[in-house]
Amino acid sequence: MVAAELRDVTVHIDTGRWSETVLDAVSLAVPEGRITALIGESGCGKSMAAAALTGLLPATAQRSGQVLVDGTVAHGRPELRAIGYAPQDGVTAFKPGEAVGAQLRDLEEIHRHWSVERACAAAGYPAEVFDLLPRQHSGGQIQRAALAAALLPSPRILVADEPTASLDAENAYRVWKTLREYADEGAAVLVITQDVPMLAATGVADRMAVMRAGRILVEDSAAAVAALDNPYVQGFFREG
Ligand SMILES: Nc1ncnc2c1ncn2[C@@H]1O[C@H](COP(=O)(O)OP(=O)(O)OP(=O)(O)O)[C@@H](O)[C@H]1O
Repeated sequence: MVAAELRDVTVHIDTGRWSETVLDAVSLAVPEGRITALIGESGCGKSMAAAALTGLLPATAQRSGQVLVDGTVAHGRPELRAIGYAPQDGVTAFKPGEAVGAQLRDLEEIHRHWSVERACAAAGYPAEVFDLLPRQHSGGQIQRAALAAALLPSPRILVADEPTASLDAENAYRVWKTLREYADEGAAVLVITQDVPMLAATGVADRMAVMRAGRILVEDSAAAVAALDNPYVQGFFREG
């Protein structure tokens, strides 16, 4: 069953100094028990698609089309708050002036689903840096902390924006394994990623959606996308 969905979503951003259509009639389904990988060139709108799905579009954005959760139209952030979200810049997942470990403990207390220990082990976030402020973390450490924070409430729908971008191969593998296990438990997982050769080699993603210039070019099983005779798509499957 499709847990979350963008249906014909167009997002136009007008900052006053410039304006741009960042999503152009995007339809994207995120089914239960599956990992859907969203791929595409830099700036094509992947993070905007995640923002539309989680109700976190910039204030300057105008959106048309629909966001659906379990087939019901959601009208904004309050209805989409239950979707777990690990942002591309992990620092933004935390308050700046408080140690990350303490903030994770607060989430554990509020939600009472996963323990901090379980979430940190799943994300590979090391306990040694618990007492540091968000900005005192390395890029890879705060990215893993943000994933731990997103997992703590045990959301049925999880959106992770480039969760392995700053990680070495071993930690990246651990994160992919965690996401696979999480989807196997029934969650609907959407992952924005550049790790396409790794996904192809391990078969960890079930589905892929490819974006270009604000549009979805193709959305299909990972195997079908990998087999597409399209130079833009094939470019993502080659080792950089
Ligand atoms: N807060 C914002 N306000 C206005 N425009 C934005 C904002 N964030 C992103 N954009 C614009 O929206 C477009 C899509 O950006 P987006 O971040 O979704 O790309 P992306 O595919 O995730 O790129 P990357 O792989 O580099 O992270 C870009 O043209 C970008 O300049």
